[in-house]
Amino acid sequence: MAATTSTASSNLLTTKKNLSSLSLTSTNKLPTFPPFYTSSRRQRFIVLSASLNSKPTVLVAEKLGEAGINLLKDFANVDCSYNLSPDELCTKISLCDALIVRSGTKVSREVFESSGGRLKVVGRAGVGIDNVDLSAATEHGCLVVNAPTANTIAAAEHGIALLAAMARNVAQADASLKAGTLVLTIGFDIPSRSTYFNCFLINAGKWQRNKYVGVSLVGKTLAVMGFGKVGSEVARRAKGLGMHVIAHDPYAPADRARAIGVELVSFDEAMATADFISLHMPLTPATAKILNDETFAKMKKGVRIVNVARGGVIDEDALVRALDAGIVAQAALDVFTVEPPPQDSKLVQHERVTVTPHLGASTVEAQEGVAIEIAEAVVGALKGELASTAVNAPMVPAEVLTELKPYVVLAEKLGRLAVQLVSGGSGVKDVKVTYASSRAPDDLDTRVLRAMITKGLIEPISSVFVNLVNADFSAKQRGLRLSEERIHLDGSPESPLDSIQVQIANVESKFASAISETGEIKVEGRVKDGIPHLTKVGSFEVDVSLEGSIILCRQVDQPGMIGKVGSVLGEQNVNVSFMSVGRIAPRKQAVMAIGVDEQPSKETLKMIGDIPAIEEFVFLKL
Ligand SMILES: NC(=O)c1ccc[n+]([C@@H]2O[C@H](COP(=O)([O-])OP(=O)(O)OC[C@H]3O[C@@H](n4cnc5c(N)ncnc54)[C@H](O)[C@@H]3O)[C@@H](O)[C@H]2O)c1
Ligand SMILES: O=C(O)[C@H](O)COP(=O)(O)O
Repeated sequence: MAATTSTASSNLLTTKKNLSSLSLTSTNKLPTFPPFYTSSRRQRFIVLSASLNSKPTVLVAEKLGEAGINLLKDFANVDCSYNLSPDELCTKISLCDALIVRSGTKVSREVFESSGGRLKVVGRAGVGIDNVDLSAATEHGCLVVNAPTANTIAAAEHGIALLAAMARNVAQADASLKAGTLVLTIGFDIPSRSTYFNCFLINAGKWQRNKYVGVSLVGKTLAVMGFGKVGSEVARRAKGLGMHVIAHDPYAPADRARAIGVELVSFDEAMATADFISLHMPLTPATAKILNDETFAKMKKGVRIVNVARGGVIDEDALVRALDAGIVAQAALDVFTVEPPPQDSKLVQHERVTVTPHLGASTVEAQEGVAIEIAEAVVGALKGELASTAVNAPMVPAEVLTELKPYVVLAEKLGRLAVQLVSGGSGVKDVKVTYASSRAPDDLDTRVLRAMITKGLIEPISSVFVNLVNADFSAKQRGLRLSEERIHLDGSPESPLDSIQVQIANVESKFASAISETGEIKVEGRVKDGIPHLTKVGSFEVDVSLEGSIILCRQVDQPGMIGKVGSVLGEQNVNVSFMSVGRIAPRKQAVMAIGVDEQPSKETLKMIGDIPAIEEFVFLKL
């Protein structure tokens, strides 16, 4: 009996039936996926940690609070380089494991491409991640984390400051009172033959009490657009000012709004009834230019608008038109489509517009908080912890992850086993995963398990390293469809899962016995005493712990088979960790699963294949 060697995963297998077509040196092609993106990046699942023998390097590209810098320095080399041009950033990034930015730095696709795979985490020291190309980050397996809470109050307070300042013309009146014309004259005194200067203040600052009569806030209707963290804090404060507050947010729970006395309304109702509109939604394709000519036309004449969210949610040209047409009486803006806006921007220069240079998060307290929040998230991610503020990966609470830990290992190993059972050239496209559990569906988060099965399926046959960030993307790139099903079991929901089953449809197998009655490659596993076990291959029940590697043999069920295989392995100094035999019926066919600590040599495997009752066998690396 001869065996073939698989170069990519060092699989060895032999099939008695087509013995003549196999040779020890031939390369057994592994299953192929449709054309896919390859990468030389070496990233481990969840563990995004940098090389063990050197400190990681963190590039801080915008000013960050001292406390955050100090936290970073305890763990990493910190390079604070501000005001880098896009080219300079792309050059530097290949030397960095992490990058920290605020809203002023574009983290474009080029940045990820230039990193050569070294960049593992981007920390956004603030909320909005619209300056980070999230798709590119995900495709490159780079985690993006933000600091979503530390500047909420600062932004809400700035919103209220702008609301009140606008209503009472504070900025305009201040500028007017300070404004004056200074005239400087230079003369020459002939008798003394000396030059002299005179300075006159003509047209002194104006005391314009009638011009700057404002409007009151009390009793007015404020529409908060986006009832998230900042929006709800603005609402709370506006209620304190005696305003009638309504909110529009398609995703906000009504009871949270009700709890602070705010009514959730439709977009059109908010537009039609508000005296003041305050914007607090993120900039997304759905919210871009959400205030435009059409929506301004729906507003009450004389409406006043505050924007501390993102400039792009307003069509700025349309706002100028609405101001000029008197639909919008005033606007107060902290954010702009392009920052800084052009100097001749009609909007910025408009007399009835109050502007600040994106100061929402700029308080001493918020910046210290943001710096600490982002430094902790970045250090945690570099250490391999799951970030609770991950933007492009599932956020799994630490306690859930601890509970799922052995199942995470089981999931990856089942994926690895299943894909190694596929015959070369078969093309893996349809994978079905079945979770059997006594837990209610919403009490079992399978996202991490799915990512690990995907990792197990892809890594043995490609150079791509799959992690929690890029698992779904990597599967999609390869045309791999992974469907999930849950079987609800009666019983105690104490452990999260009873078993995980991985089936690959429409493929042939190197090990015919792995094909189930329904025609798919099927492997099933369970966690026993915290250790993942393989419990089913095709229709055969086995029980072998998933440690080391596995030899699967199909043989005629007869006495002495375990001894024969065991002694071959023993003679060749291969330590057997576990053996289990599953059979359909006595003296018929049986599948033997043998756990081995070392990889047997080709000769050893050939000797196993030469045992007369062995019909087929496969060596699988875990
Ligand atoms: N100016 C600043 O310095 C500053 C500071 C902090 C936050 N921000 C910005 O403020 C915005 C809100 O921040 P946050 O922390 O409250 O975010 P958040 O995610 O807590 O809240 C955003 C809310 O907007 C809602 N939303 C999404 N799409 C919507 C739509 N089409 N219509 C209405 N609502 C929609 C979401 O459901 C969510 O409740 C973000 O754009 C953020 O970048 C600016
Ligand atoms: O999204 C945010 O957190 C704010 O816009 C603050 O941005 P900044 O960090 O650039 O001040």
